[in-house]
Amino acid sequence: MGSEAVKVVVRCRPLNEREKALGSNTVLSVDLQRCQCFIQKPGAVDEPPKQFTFDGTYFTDQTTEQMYNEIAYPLVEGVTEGYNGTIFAYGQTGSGKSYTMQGVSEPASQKGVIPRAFEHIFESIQFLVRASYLEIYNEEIRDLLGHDTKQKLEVMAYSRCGTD
Ligand SMILES: Nc1ncnc2c1ncn2[C@@H]1O[C@H](COP(=O)(O)OP(=O)(O)OP(=O)(O)O)[C@@H](O)[C@H]1O
Repeated sequence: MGSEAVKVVVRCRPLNEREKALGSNTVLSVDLQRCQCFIQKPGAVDEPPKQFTFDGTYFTDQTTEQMYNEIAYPLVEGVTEGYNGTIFAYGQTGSGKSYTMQGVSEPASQKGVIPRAFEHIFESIQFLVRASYLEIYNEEIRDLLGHDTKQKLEVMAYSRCGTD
């Protein structure tokens, strides 16, 4: 993986029960070595698949543990050394953002990025940590650690001028 400040990786989730019951086919394939994804248009066997290249690719059998070790671990290590870092999950509804970020407790290999990052940070530091957990959905912001996670937050602009 390169040394760019921003890295984009893609994770493909397996078909869910509903999709299987509908007889859906997987149209996406992945070249893990070249970090490429191929999307085949259903029914258009003569058309070449659309091809996309990322900094990392994770297919249905890859675990969050593997993603964490390859992507998040170096970033969180940087945080413990005083650098800022952001992990941003982006995707349509039901694509697997929460599964990757929050995860499930069983199997342990699918524990999410957030609990892994907390364990990682608290193993290596001894000072006060301030954290926030926000959802941006349809241009509305919600505080997922607040008492009412449905309440929309106001976006405030702040500006200040003066001589002090
Ligand atoms: N890598 C995966 N392996 C197995 N199941 C997965 C995987 N990713 C997601 N799923 C399953 O797919 C479903 C949708 O995932 P999830 O809730 O994480 O989507 P989401 O992107 O957070 O959706 P929303 O934007 O609606 O909150 C869940 O049932 C989840 O368990």
